[in-house]
Parts: sequence; C-alpha cells; structure tokens
Amino acid sequence: MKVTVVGAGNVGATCADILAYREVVNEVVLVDIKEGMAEGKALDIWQKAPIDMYDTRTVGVTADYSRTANSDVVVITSGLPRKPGMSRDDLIETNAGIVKSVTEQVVAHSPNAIIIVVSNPLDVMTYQAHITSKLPRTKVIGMAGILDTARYRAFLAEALNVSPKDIQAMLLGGHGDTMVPLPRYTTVGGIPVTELIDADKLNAIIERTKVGGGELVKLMGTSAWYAPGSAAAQMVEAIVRDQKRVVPVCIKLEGEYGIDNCYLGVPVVLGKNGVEKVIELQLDEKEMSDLRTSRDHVMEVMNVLDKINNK
Ligand SMILES: NC(=O)C1=CN([C@@H]2O[C@H](COP(=O)(O)OP(=O)(O)OC[C@H]3O[C@@H](n4cnc5c(N)ncnc54)[C@H](O)[C@@H]3O)[C@@H](O)[C@H]2O)C=CC1
Ligand SMILES: O=C([O-])CC(=O)C(=O)O
Repeated sequence: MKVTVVGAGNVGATCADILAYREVVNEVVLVDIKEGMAEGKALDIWQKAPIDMYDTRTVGVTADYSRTANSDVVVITSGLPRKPGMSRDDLIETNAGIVKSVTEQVVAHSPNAIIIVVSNPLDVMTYQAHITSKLPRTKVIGMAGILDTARYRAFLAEALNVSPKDIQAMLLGGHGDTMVPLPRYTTVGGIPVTELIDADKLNAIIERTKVGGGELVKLMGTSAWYAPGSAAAQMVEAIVRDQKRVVPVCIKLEGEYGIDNCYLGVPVVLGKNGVEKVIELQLDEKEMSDLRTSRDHVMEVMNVLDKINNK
C-alpha cells in the first residue's frame, strides 16, 4: 500500500511520520512545492526508522507527481495555515488555487486514490477537491471531525479526571465555530456524560471545543499539527486496513439530514472504499437547528468558492 501526503509542512510531515512509525503502509511519499523540504523531512523520518524500529519507506519529492503514481490514499495538507486574528475562511482565496492544482495532479497520477483533504477552510476545500477530481463523493472526504471530537474528548477527560481512552463522542457540522458537538451522543465508559458532569461545565467544554483551533493559533502564532496529523493518519489507517471505523468525516451530503449539496461533517463508516455508509442520527430540534446554522455558514463559503472558480 502506498500513501501520498501533499504538503510537507507541520501537519503533512506529522501525518507522514505517524503513518511510518505505525507501519500503516509500505511507502509514504511526501510532496511539497518548496525545494528540498519534502526530501529533507522524508529523509529525517527514514533516519528515525532504526531507532523506532519500523520499515515503512519514506520518500520526498519537490512537485514531482510521477513519484506519487498509483497511491491508494492521498492526503492533501498543502496550503496556508491561519495566523492569530484570522478565521479559517480568510484562507480561501490562496488555498482554493493550491487545492485545485494539487488535486488535478494527484488524480492524473493516481486515478483510483481516495483523497483526504486537510487544508482549510476544510469543508469548502473538500468541495474544491471533489469537483476538481470528479471522483465519487465517497472517495473525496475531509478531516475535521476526528480532530474536533478529540479536542472535546480531551477536555472532558481533563474535567472528569478520567482516561481519554474511555470517552466516546460524536459531532456534526462544519469545521468552524458553528460545529455541533453532541452531548446526547457522548459517553464515558458507556455512561452518558450528562450523568457525570453538570450542564454549565459541559457547556463550557462545548464552547471551548468550537474554538479549539483558534485557542492553539493564539498560543503558537500558527495552527496545530500534532492532533491534526494524527487524525488524518487515523483516517488513512481506517481505509488501508479496511477497519470500518465509525468516525465523523466531512462529505458532500445528498439528502441526509434533510441537507442537499453541502459538505459537512457527519458520522460515517470508513473502510477500503472510503465512506461506505453515512449514518443518520436521530436529532432533536435544537441539534437539527444547530446543524442547519452550520450548513448555512458552509453554504455561504461554498458560494465564495464558486465565485473564485468562475473568475
Ligand atoms: N482540517 C483540519 O482540521 C486542519 C487543517 N489545517 C490546515 O492544513 C493546512 C496546512 O497546515 P500546516 O501544515 O500547519 O501549514 P504549513 O505551512 O506548515 O505547511 C503547508 C505546506 O504546504 C506547502 N505547499 C504550499 N503550496 C503547495 C503546493 N501547491 N503543492 C505542494 N505543497 C504546497 C508549503 O510549502 C508548506 O510546506 C492549512 O491550510 C491549515 O489551515 C491545519 C490543522 C487542522
Ligand atoms: O485552527 C486552524 O486554523 C487549524 C484547524 O483547522 C484546527 O486546528 O482545527
């Protein structure tokens, strides 16, 4: 199995490192546009192999897509990260062009690959990759929900002083401040979270989760990479090992949740064919209305992308 990671920056290199370290595939190809960057990071990861005892080959190339040919999965992380004071949507103009040209080259060399988009604004960059690739919606998906639920689970684990391993959670919607964490679908060792934490504390955690990316941007001056790289690697692993993981993933909705033609995070079954099933949860009125608010926001940004593409 072969995986390409486009963008050898913070998120891309972290993802490649985890894929190698865990021997998820035989070969990881890192691609970047910056001369020598991907080659250097791939070599560094390969030199770690004798220490950490793995044999996944890591190869780096500068914009040479012939080396990515016949990849099973391609992760697209190329693009600008935001700086303090910016929203993810502020990245659209630059990143739309990058994701479009990268997707064209990826598909030309790996027509059967499953594409995982990471670049921001996530839901709309997934839209960009999907329309550019012309692949089925089940094969062009975005990474956000695994990261957002991980933040939510980590905050809960801290507040409850329990292991993050025992916290299960689901979350819907766009990868932005309108995301919809679902306390009704959150459990701690099988126990509904609402039995273990009072409503005010839970609400504070939900609000912190929604701006979890921004919290890190403020601290570091650029956006996060350890958890995002790991979340993307988990999606790759689910696909190449055909694990049928049930995780939130961004995909084009075609009538699910009463929503059509919008790219949003929803629970899916993730396996060798990409998204093998979209799971429709029974939502109450408030959850449904929050999801519609999130949809409206993503649709607005999708319209901005349409204008950029029609210029
Ligand atoms: N979906 C999510 O949950 C998350 C998304 N992100 C997004 O991921 C993207 C990458 O973030 P970082 O790795 O921190 O940024 P970074 O700046 O460290 O890395 C980006 C890399 O992309 C490369 N690049 C730019 N244009 C390219 C092209 N045409 N072809 C190949 N490579 C190209 C750059 O040279 C750079 O090395 C950003 O858009 C960021 O907002 C980051 C974290 C989480
Ligand atoms: O916040 C950002 O810009 C990067 C990102 O999407 C995240 O870490 O959730």
